[in-house]
Amino acid sequence: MTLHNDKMTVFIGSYAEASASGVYRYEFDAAEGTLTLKEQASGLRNPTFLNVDAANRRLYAIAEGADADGAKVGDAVAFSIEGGLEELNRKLAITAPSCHIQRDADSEFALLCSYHGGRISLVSLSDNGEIGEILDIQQHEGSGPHPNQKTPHPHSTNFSPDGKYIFVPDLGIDRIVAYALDKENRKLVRHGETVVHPGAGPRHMTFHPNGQFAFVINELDSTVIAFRYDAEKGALEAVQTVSTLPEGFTEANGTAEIAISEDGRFLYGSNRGHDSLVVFAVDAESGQLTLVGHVSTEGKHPRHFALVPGGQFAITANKDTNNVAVFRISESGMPVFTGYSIEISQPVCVIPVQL
Ligand SMILES: O=C1O[C@H](COP(=O)(O)O)[C@@H](O)[C@H](O)[C@H]1O
Repeated sequence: MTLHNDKMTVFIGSYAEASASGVYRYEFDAAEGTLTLKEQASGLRNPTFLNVDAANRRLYAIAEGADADGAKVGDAVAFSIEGGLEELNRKLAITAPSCHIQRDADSEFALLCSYHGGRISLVSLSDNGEIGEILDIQQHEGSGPHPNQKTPHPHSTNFSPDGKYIFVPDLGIDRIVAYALDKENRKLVRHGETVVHPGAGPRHMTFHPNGQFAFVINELDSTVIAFRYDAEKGALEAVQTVSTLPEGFTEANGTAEIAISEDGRFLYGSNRGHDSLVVFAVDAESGQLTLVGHVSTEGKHPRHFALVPGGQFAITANKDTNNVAVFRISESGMPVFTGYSIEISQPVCVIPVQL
């Protein structure tokens, strides 16, 4: 990707009380690798995941709301980002607190995942970017052998490169459940599922830019599974499973985010416990991963990180040390800490965009 200028925007979501700032807009100077706070929004409880629309005009955030009986639910909040951060509307979007939001390529629909409710929800988005009505809710069923797998925990929704299928890693049931988006009838149609090894806890996912492979990070046993992706069938076939931890590391760890470089050469995952990014080289012919190394995230509990468009920087969100750190990506694919880190309360989502 070619950058048109050095100034980019980085949105940050966090765990926060509604009375405090929870969503932040920073300017990222891609020449210096520095972040300057431009704006912050309060009024959202725990906006822990954010998503920007295809035209870079809207920001969507999840937030914890309450229904008429006071039970916790998942609200979705739409902001215009054409000028500053201006809230457009907010609505109940899933009938349990949510952990992830993703819009489709045309920004007509948003999908929310509820870790705690074990379900996903399809919501309409209007032409002016507002959150519309709940169109469909799909409840997952099942459990797994790990203590954190007593119920289903879908953790993210991921569109296939052609936008036809949505893959939902469910941490609670060791399955990646696939849906087709039926745009005409505005609902989700169950398409199939991929079973992973017991106790893995699949969480987040990314596709290789060549569209032939997908990679899933497993929170509970700190592994990544590389899959060959059959776009015709909308099916995944495992080709390799690798650890995200260095040999000999035996302390508690839970992985979180996974991302692939724009050129598809390197795959990155975050380790909460080892507090590192793991880096793998990716073979574009076979999808096989080879460990390149680990680098400290410069803080504790990296629940999220992002590769900055343009391929030169990575930014980590370290929840337990309340900081966001900037790394320059070297030729070998390894992120190198720039020495630049800023303080933010419980950051858990970083979204860099070229507005
Ligand atoms: O990463 C994780 O996410 C889930 C869901 O987050 P929440 O903010 O909706 O609670 C969390 O409960 C789990 O402990 C954690 O590992």
